[in-house]
Amino acid sequence: MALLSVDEALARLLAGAAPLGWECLPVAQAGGRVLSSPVEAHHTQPPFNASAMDGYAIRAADVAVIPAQLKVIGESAAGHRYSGAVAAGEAVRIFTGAPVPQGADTVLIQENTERLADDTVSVLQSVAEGRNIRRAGLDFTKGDILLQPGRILDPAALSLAAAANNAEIRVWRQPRVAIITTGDELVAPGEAPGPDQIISSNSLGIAEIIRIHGGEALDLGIVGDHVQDLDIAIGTAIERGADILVTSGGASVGDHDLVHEALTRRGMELDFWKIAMRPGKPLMSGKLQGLHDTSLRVLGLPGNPVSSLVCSYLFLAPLVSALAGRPYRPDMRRVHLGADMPANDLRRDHIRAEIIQNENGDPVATPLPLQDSSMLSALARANGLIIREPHAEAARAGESCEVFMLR
Ligand SMILES: Nc1nc2c(c(=O)[nH]1)N[C@H]1C(S)=C(S)[C@@H](COP(=O)(O)OP(=O)(O)OC[C@H]3O[C@@H](n4cnc5c(N)ncnc54)[C@H](O)[C@@H]3O)O[C@H]1N2
Ligand code: MOO
Repeated sequence: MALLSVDEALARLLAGAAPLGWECLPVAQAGGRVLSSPVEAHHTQPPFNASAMDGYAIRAADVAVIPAQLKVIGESAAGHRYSGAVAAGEAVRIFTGAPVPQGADTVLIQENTERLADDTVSVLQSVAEGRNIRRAGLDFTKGDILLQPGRILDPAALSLAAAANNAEIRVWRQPRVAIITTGDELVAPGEAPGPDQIISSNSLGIAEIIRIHGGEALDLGIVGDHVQDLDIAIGTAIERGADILVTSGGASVGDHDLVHEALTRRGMELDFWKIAMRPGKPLMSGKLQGLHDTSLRVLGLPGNPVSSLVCSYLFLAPLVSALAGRPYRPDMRRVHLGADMPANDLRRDHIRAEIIQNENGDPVATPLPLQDSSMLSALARANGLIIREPHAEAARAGESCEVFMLR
């Protein structure tokens, strides 16, 4: 049977993947989340004509001829307005952010004045009418729509929502992604591995990809190669309300690769298993019944560390993004090949590469010398993956190629 292509597998995985529902969060907890509704201004900013400088609120006509002396009749500070009005020949001492008193049309900066006495200021320079005043509503007006749904609450968006007096914000719920790591050979980082054991690393990188793309990772730990234990862990993922279940390892055809069996016993509806991709051929996708009859998407990742992360970049990241309501824009670029490449076989290849600028400033992608799917050192060194389509012809250094940037 022909293996499913990467594009077809991705299209099937993302079919029907939509935001999971909204929740209301205090603005202080909404950073990094995605708006599900527009953000409206509940407040006009600034709410009054405000001074942009420290100086004197005056009438510009009074200082058309300089030097001019004005009578200082009071003070307006931020949070404490001067409640009277400025008449001809008068000034009010004013500070940045303070309301401009009635009658004044201009703020003169204090550097262009000399205070002669408590009640007298000498003006050394004329100023155009209206200078240094921020008109009411300069930034936004009550009722304005300030941010659209789908916007990630980045620092500026978050401060803007707060400035417009939105104490609570409606955001898409974060998809909850349970991760089950399988393998008798695995121990957690920090534990002492037995003679035949290694340190389990996959769930760390997978969880980070989940977080970066707006999901909440729920690491359910390491499970040995026993269907019973896997079944218990799958049950935990369901009970804890996971929207996606990611398994790592045990996806291949060995006698101890039991993930498919455990999921099938739980009633998984398998969509695909094995795709035309390297690394990542044994990728599995299906659906289980989740908590309260919801759908629990299952992504079975291969155990080889590079395979599990490359599959997470290519499949899990867009899936989490879709459920989180976040735009997903992989950084794909066309660059020059830095080495000759042999013809490819039937699996789309994702070759770990360093992409750097050559002396002409052109980006060049050079494959790392070792491509084994166990080698995290090579994946961490790579800043991109050269994509080689199935059956691609041999290519020469200098030809153009497509890369998926990793960082
Ligand atoms: N006869 C065949 N053998 C294999 C095939 C095949 O088609 N026919 N496919 C190979 C490919 S490709 C891959 S990828 C692997 C995937 O197999 P599994 O998903 O069953 O992965 P495991 O056997 O559990 O582990 C593979 C490898 O990775 C290490 N590992 C697993 N989990 C972790 C972890 N959390 N942290 C660090 N390292 C991990 C594990 O110790 C193994 O060395 O199958 C090939 N075989
Ligand atoms: O397709 Mo496997 O993921 O290479 O090692």
